[in-house]
Amino acid sequence: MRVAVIQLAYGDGESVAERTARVTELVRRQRGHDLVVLPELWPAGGFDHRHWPERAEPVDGPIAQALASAARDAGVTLHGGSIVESGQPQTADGRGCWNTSLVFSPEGRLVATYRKIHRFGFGQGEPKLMDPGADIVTVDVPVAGREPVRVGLSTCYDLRFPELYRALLDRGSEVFVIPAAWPKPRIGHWTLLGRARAIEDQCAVVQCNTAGSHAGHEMGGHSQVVDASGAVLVQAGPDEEVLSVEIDIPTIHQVRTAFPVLADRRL
Ligand SMILES: O=C(O)CCC(=O)C(=O)O
Repeated sequence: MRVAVIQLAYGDGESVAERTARVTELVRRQRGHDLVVLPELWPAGGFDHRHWPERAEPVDGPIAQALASAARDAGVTLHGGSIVESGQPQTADGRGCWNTSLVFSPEGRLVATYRKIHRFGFGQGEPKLMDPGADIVTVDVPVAGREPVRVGLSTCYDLRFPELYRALLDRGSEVFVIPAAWPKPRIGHWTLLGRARAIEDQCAVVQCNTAGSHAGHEMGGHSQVVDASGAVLVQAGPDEEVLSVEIDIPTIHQVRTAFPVLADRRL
């Protein structure tokens, strides 16, 4: 499976419209990949809490439509990162707002949505403004010349909760995709935990972080793709960068057969 990871850098001076035009152009340039991945909350700004309410939109809103058409033009499965989703609150005290990842097929159809389960911010930002997701989501990504690859979805802070990845593994995931707006001061956790999830679940891991500085926070970059034995196949630096890498899917299953640790689980 050929994967492109678009590690975007953005600052406060770029409007959502300008950023969307730039991002969709970058996606269109990734023709030939099976899967293209964007970072968490790139349209609204990962830490730009102040602007989230006015930038919230439904999963068929203008950002989704722009991403759908870019996926179709490039002929790729597009993990469009996440948006601030607005919708009907699902509980009496619900906010009707989620951090929602969108996945589009190469035909431009919305084939999966994932609402971030673990909200980051310790009482500010996400826990204050957003509702948590409740569903574990996988999506089957078509790959030329072989059966589809099962991809498990999660977002940023979710990376710190290994039980989510076990649940994704138990639903057949072969690859985990993790868009993020992970800050620079804890970037060592980001790279290490990505490798940890790969090793403990024997899955390949695709991590797409944000770069640049916005809303007073410096993002850490260092997007990476890790194989199912924990080796880093490719890693970005601190700035905007597009990674392109081949994940060998049969190798994932060879790793599981050669070192069958998952068969020794005792719960
Ligand atoms: O867990 C962390 O250190 C960062 C998480 C984060 O920034 C997020 O989930 O948006």
